[in-house]
Amino acid sequence: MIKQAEQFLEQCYKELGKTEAELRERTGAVTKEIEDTGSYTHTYEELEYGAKMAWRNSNRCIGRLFWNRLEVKDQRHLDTEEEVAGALREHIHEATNGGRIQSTISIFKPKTVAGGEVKIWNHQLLRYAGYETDEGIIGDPDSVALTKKALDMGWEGAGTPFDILPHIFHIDDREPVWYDVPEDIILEIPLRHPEYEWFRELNLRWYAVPIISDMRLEIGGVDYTCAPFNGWYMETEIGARNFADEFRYNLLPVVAEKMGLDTNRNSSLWKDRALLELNQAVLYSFQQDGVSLVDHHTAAWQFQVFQRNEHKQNRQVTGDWTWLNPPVSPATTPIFHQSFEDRMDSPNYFYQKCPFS
Ligand code: HEM
Ligand SMILES: N/C(=N/c1cccc(CO[C@@H]2CCNC2)c1)c1cccs1
Repeated sequence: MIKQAEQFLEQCYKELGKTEAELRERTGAVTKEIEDTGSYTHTYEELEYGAKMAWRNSNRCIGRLFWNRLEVKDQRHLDTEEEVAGALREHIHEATNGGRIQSTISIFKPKTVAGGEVKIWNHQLLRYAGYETDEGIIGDPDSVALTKKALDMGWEGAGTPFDILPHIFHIDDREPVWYDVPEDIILEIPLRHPEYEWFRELNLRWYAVPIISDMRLEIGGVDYTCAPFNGWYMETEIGARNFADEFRYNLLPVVAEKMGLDTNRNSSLWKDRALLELNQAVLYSFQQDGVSLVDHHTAAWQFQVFQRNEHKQNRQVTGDWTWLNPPVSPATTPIFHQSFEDRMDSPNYFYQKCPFS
């Protein structure tokens, strides 16, 4: 850990324009703390900048242009389930910001011998339940396992395709707890289409803010296993994946039928036409309701600006080409025509073992 801490402090203090003396003094203190206690405590400034560096290093993220504008909420002092549940609600409310979404991360106590580690079971703080029934799955198939856990713990879902799951988490090795998400902090957008009046009859909706709550933030050798973070959506995530994947809401056949397309022939490109109208509906609905969202062309252009900025700072932009390309019309973006080194630098966000199942 000492090596990782030294490397982080060196890069962080250099980028923050601190003196050699400040770096030497801090490195000495951190080394001593690690020798005495097995870990060390980041200053708020180190925590804030480390979380931003981790975003800047996220190879699969097309939205990295705004890496230096991240609201970092330091929740390392919270100890009880009630306090944690309150902080999760506060994150949702502050990040939503009435539709002008603010990129925010809440950082809870890291994994250390002192204990107090929080583990959130939800993939995202806002996500729909998935119910397995004899007639098939109602809601989000991706949520079936967690929904079963919630029902086993006493949660009662309304049984609609759009029931927001409760927050489920455990602290150290204590029993997991669940807390319903208050409706008044959940911003959702009902889907409609600029031309097709019938679209609203599909009764589709989606939540405004994607808040990833199951990844580990690593900064200088310290593991923040509970650090939920949000940005805003790129429309294709909802329109081309959540609603379009056969193993998610599988809506292409429904939309194509309503459009009167010939769904018996691949060569009619019915899937492609339905896909575009689904993404058009997402863009239109979010824009009508004044909720932050970016289209995949603008996002790709912003990523270009990010690359130019990083080049000016003599930093290499690493990336995962397979994820950086949007799932709709990828070759119409500059990303498709480039290649990227997929090296995982630290600080960064990592997957971690599923805490249930
Ligand atoms: C501000 C607007 C943002 C946009 C539009 C955006 C867009 C995206 C998109 C489209 C993906 C691919 C997701 C998928 O295909 O399922 C992604 C991945 C990712 N983003 Fe961003 N992002 C934003 C902000 C952020 C922030 C604030 C963070 C963290 C502080 C972040 C960290 C990541 C990470 C770690 C991944 C990879 C997730 C994985 O490997 O499963 N992004 N982003
Ligand atoms: N727009 C976003 N999209 C995502 C960013 C990271 C992850 C995900 C969802 O990843 C899932 C896991 C694998 N595919 C879907 C979506 C953001 C979420 C939080 C900050 S920005």
